[in-house]
Amino acid sequence: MTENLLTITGLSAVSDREGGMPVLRDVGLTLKNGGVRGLVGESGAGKSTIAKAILGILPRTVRVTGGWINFKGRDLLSMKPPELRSIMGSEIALIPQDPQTALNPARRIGAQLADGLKLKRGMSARTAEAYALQLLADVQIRDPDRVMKSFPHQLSGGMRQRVLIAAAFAVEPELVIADEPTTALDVTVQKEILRLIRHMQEARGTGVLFVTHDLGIVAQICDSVTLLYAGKVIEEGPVRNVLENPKHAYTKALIAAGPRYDRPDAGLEPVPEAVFRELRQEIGIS
Ligand SMILES: Nc1ncnc2c1ncn2[C@@H]1O[C@H](COP(=O)(O)OP(=O)(O)OP(=O)(O)O)[C@@H](O)[C@H]1O
Repeated sequence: MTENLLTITGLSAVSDREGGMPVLRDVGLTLKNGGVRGLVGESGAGKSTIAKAILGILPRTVRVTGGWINFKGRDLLSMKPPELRSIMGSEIALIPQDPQTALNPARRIGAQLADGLKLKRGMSARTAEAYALQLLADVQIRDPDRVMKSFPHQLSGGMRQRVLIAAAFAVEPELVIADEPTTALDVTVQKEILRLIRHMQEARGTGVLFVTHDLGIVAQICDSVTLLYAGKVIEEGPVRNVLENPKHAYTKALIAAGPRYDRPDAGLEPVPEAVFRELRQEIGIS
């Protein structure tokens, strides 16, 4: 029997900042042990809200009004803060969007990696340092000794993202949430980073929830996908099925619009207004 690592059921939430407007509408999704699921949608679709709900970092202005987030048989939404803190950063880790701001500018890379290992895996300073060096080699950093001693500003964006990938996998999590981890990078580096995440998760059997705007990225790295619009799941399934045989008119239009459908300057077919009209009618929004 393949157990799901993560099962979200009937997750609903409203935004108090937007007058109580629903931001998640009865969302369900599953992630298999060792699977990679893409969470796709345009800006405002609710991707980050789902990621934050899993990580227990929803802003006060977003209220969950129903549902469950079952991680390894336990509901994260009903856990007490100390229990959540013990899971976050150890069983569940985050690869953040912006490598620029996610690292402490005043501390050397080696020290930052070692901090996590000492705190979350109880390693001694010496062991943590040796392990950090190994991790940098694992994320294919060629001169790990130099990088250990570097400050973040001395590294390129791609290198900083490799360091953050190392930090996320360092704690040997079962679930990694990757929040648009390649948005800030150019296309060639983006490809390398995607390959690296795939390599790290495959080697360790880690489940990954991959938040992105980009169906092209989904095709490269994910094995299943959930497409959201206005907080509602529009289509989901194995990537191949969804991309090669989309059922919903919105999914078809997105595929026709090209990999970066959210960028009108990408030059391909924009999603026709009629598709949005039907979609909004279906969801019951004006
Ligand atoms: N801090 C907040 N307080 C209240 N509502 C919020 C907050 N952050 C986001 N929202 C609302 O929640 C909805 C979903 O936003 P969310 O950030 O989850 O979308 P997203 O798909 O991640 O978009 P993006 O790709 O731009 O990050 C939006 O309507 C947004 O206005």
